Amino acid sequence: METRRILAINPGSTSTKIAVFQGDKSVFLKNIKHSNEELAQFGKISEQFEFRKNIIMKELIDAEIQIDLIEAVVGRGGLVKPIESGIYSVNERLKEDLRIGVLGEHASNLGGLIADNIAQALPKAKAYIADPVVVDEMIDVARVSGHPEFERVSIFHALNQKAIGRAYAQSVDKKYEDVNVIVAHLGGGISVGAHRKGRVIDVNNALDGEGPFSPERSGTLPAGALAKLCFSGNYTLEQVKKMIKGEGGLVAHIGTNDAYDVELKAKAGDEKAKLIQDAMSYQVGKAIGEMASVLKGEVDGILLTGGIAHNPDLVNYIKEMVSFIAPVVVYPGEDEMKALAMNGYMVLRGEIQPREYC
Ligand SMILES: Nc1ncnc2c1ncn2[C@@H]1O[C@H](COP(=O)(O)OP(=O)(O)O)[C@@H](O)[C@H]1O
Ligand SMILES: CCCC(=O)OP(=O)(O)O
Repeated sequence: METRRILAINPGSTSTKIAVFQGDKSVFLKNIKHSNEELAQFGKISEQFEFRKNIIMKELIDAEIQIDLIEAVVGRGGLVKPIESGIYSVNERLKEDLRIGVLGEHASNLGGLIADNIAQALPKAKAYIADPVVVDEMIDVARVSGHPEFERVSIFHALNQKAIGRAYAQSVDKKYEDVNVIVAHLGGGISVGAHRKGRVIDVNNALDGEGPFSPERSGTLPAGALAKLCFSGNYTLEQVKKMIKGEGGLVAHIGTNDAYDVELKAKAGDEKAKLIQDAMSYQVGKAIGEMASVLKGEVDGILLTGGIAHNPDLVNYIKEMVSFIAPVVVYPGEDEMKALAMNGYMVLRGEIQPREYC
């Protein structure tokens, strides 16, 4: 039996998730939700470091977890330079790029930094990140936007999309590298990726104004109207950036980043909540259709995952739109905590060498 313990840390836009694994079993699992009001007190993401770290430490202490037994701390990785899928040691260069947020600001920038900070205080633990949000496997043609000033970049829920892709492949007795799937991760951000034989060849930038709108992001906006708004003199750059990320999507329309709250309102007969929930579902369905053409119609399965995949009304709306393409399989929640821990065990067992970020 595996006796070594691994701590997995996953800061998301609407939550901080923590898990302690012993082998493939989680001996502790906690999902702490953060409302938009709670996070509004912080300017930059880096300012949330102490807040999120203190929450994690308090939860571990309250649960009487013997943290000195932990041998690896694996954090969800953030917006560093585009890199290959895999597990990376948290080295000085990685920490520097997580602090800067080379490709922007997102809570996952804190994953590696908090992992490192906690590991440093433990007798035998090392810190890693696995499949960060900047995993980049896009094909060249997908990188080209309609203007050379703007190159498309791969920023998405790489960790969970790949974990769910592998889980689906296993369920049909195939290897992830042998199937074509479309994965829609429906969380604080929404990403829809085309996985061709184990590589995500196209995906919307879930962070920065591409794809479906989400609980706290605008997704694609009409470019001309956006340019006009920017130069109206009524908004600062910071305000416009917040409209796109943090205060877009459900927050802008309904005033909450809690999709469950919107689901309850829609169920109770609130017509606006229903329209906005339907519009979010509609945009996801449309994005799945796009990715089906990226895969030239050769789609083994459409996989819906993330917290919002718990919502049956939203799932049914999407199913009605896309079931003609391929079977739809729903994986509510995410497999990120296990994916982080299993990557850690592969390193501890010497099955893989952690990559060096440079
Ligand atoms: N049981 C549920 N039913 C409907 N929505 C849910 C449920 N559980 C979580 N959600 C919604 O999922 C979203 C968060 O998804 P999650 O994948 O945890 O995101 P993140 O990691 O980005 O914080 C929130 O808007 C939350 O309200
Ligand atoms: C940065 C892309 C991944 C993402 O949007 O994650 P959350 O849904 O956790 O914010």
